[in-house]
Amino acid sequence: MKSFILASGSPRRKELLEQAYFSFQIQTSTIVETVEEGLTPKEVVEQLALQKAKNVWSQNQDAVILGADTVVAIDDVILGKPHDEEEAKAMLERLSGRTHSVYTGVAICSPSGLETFSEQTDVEFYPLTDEDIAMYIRSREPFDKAGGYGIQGFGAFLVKRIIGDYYTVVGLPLAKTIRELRKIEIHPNR
Ligand SMILES: Cc1cn([C@H]2C[C@H](O)[C@@H](COP(=O)(O)OP(=O)(O)OP(=O)(O)O)O2)c(=O)[nH]c1=O
Repeated sequence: MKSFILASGSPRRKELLEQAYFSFQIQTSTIVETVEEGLTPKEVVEQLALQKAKNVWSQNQDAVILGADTVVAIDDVILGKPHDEEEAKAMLERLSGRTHSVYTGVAICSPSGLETFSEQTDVEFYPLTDEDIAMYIRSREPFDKAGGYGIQGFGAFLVKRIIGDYYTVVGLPLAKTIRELRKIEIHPNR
């Protein structure tokens, strides 16, 4: 059986692959996340996912490696993870009462080749009061998440509706990922 490695330190991605009954190991990539200027969000997440997968693949060339990257896009601006409270507040204020897009790119390196894809999910936020934002920042939830929120946690209270795969927002488009893995004979363990 081919060994399957998740090239991600994201606890969400680990939980999602476990939820789908895959057996895998984790090896976090050591790349510094940088991309050139002027790329679309789709290009950014696909490039970063590929960099992460290739980095781990260079040490495990017989294995199947999955890397992923998630960003939030609004007003032609790409939002990664906020570095401090001020940045988290600015992100949440920008997202308040409006619809933004979440992009997750996935790259799968395997002995049979390389597959890269991405999915987009649109998320509409309720209008947020200053108290909503202050309370959410106090929860510390924004800090390790693109756009400064987590739909799967307390951040659920921010979200009015979504269009697209919910799991794209959480960090791994599960339906498409399972379908791609199936093509290279990586199957759930049940
Ligand atoms: C929008 C949103 C993002 N996120 C998370 C998913 C990702 O973990 C994170 C975006 O950061 P990424 O850089 O995509 O991933 P990561 O640094 O957590 O892990 P690695 O690079 O090792 O794979 O934001 C949520 O958990 N919920 C959400 O609702």
